[in-house]
Amino acid sequence: MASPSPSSSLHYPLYGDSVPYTTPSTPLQTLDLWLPRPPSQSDPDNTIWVIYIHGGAWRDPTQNSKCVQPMRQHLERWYPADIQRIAGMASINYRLSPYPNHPTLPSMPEDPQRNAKHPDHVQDVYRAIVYLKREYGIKRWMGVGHSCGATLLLQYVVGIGLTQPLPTLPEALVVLEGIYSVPLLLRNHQPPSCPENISRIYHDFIQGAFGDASTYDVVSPVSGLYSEAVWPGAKLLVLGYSAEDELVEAEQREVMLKRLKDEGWEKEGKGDGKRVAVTWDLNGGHDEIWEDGIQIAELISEVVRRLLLS
Ligand SMILES: N[C@@H](CC(=O)c1ccccc1NC=O)C(=O)O
Repeated sequence: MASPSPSSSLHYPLYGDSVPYTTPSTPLQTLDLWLPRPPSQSDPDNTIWVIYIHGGAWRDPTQNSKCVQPMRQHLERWYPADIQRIAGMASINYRLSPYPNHPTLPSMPEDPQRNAKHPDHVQDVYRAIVYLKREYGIKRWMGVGHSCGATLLLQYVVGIGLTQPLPTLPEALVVLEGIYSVPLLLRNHQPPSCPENISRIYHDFIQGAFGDASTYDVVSPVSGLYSEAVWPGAKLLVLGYSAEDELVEAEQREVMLKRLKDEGWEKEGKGDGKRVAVTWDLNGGHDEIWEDGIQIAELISEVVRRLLLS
């Protein structure tokens, strides 16, 4: 009997842990991969890639690519039919901004992994997507982002912080508990309605991620252009938000939705299935959404079905 070729000896689903997307590689310029079957067996026209971006205020070392694990386990357990429609999943790490006062994992001033500043984060996302396109030929994909991961996905599609042409654009985005206007986030977390010490935390992480206040408008996703010309092929944007979110206020989703409407996006039920923006109400606290992951699994299943039926 012929011995198996190296590729046939791989077991699927295949998990790739901390795969570098840059040369030379660095610890945070990595992604986790999950391939339900050999890529050659996923029809590029009829399967969807899922690209996930974690949150953590651009700086939290305890949030990373592994944040997708609960969601992925729910998908495998409860949505096996939708796994057939998924070509693969990639969960992206990116360099973080300083967090010198983190209680257990403080950043050190000389650590390039933990001293990133905009546009480093979105450029890392860009590099990861370039890598995925080159290595896996990703064609049809949806993005899922939580909190600042939602911010990063929207920055990517409208090119905030990017000067190079994009390798590929998604057909859909699912943005969860996202920050879409930095000035609004800071205004909504100001004394007297917000305690001084909490307000300071918001200022600290925003300054750590973006520096000078003069940039906060232009870096915000609400400042982007969401026209057909900027994002051809856009079909669906799902804005997920939980009224129990204790960290990001509801108004963030409202201003983002308004921006999309102003740019000609339609509500569910209208339009021809292109450039539809819908809201999706979630349950649970800010981080419970990904810590539990069932609602994200449900959303991915919904969106993948819609994309393949349209
Ligand atoms: N766990 C984070 C805080 C955090 O993630 C956060 C806090 C307020 C508003 C949004 C947040 N996350 C967004 O990605 C930290 O320790 O900085």
